[in-house]
Amino acid sequence: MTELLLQARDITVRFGGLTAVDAVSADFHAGELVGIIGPNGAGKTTFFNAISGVIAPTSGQLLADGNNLSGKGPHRYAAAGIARTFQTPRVFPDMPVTANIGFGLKFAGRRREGAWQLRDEASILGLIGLAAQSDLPAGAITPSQQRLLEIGMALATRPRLLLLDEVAAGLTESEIENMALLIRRMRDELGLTVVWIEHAVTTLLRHVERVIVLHQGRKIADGTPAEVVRDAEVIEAYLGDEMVEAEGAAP
Ligand SMILES: Nc1ncnc2c1ncn2[C@@H]1O[C@H](COP(=O)(O)OP(=O)(O)OP(=O)(O)O)[C@@H](O)[C@H]1O
Repeated sequence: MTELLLQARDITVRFGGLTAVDAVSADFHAGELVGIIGPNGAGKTTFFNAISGVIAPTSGQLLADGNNLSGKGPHRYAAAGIARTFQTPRVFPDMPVTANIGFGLKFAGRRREGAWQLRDEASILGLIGLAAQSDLPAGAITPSQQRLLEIGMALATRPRLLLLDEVAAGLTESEIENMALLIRRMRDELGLTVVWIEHAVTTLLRHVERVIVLHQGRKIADGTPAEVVRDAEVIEAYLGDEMVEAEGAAP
């Protein structure tokens, strides 16, 4: 078994009377490419927020290298090598694209390890395909390029675990395919563990080797795409007609 990077144990998040994430446990190992799917409001983003330090879970533990990170500040998550993107990209619009990456590199601070492909602004811009836009203000590039830039900013912190929240939303078919290829490269060439939330289920199932399904805050399935699309509870709760199409696409 490969190295266990992050262990979520019974993560629960409540907002008043609403349980958005309900005792979700999941292990993430080095080099895994894992998808998270589920209907609107299933708790996907809230689970990400809880495992990236954006919010503190109501209860549960988050173990990285044996340390419990839950309730700790965001810098502790960064120090543990966890980076993420947001549904709405958070870039510095008035700063040049290259300076946005530079900000992430400074933030990496003492985390000097990491793939050589992430050594400086130019290498990261080349990897994400934004070399030609490097001097433009980040606010002047297209929304899909801003999604790539946000991934670049996350990569600049030299993470071991990258959490991607709907990075394909709003992209064209060919942009989605390119995004999926970039995600594969980040795992294959940089050795990152990638956890990817996406509504474009058929694309996601074609590229990940493991998928977690959330429904009403609960984890209802965790397995290979082929296993998950045949799971009776998943079909009932979520996939329905989409399953037939996805099943054809699953490895
Ligand atoms: N800050 C908040 N305050 C109160 N309720 C919230 C908050 N954030 C999320 N929720 C609620 O928690 C539930 C889970 O939301 P969440 O955004 O995590 O779902 P999701 O699976 O990511 O959905 P989507 O696919 O639409 O992005 C929803 O009912 C949502 O309305």
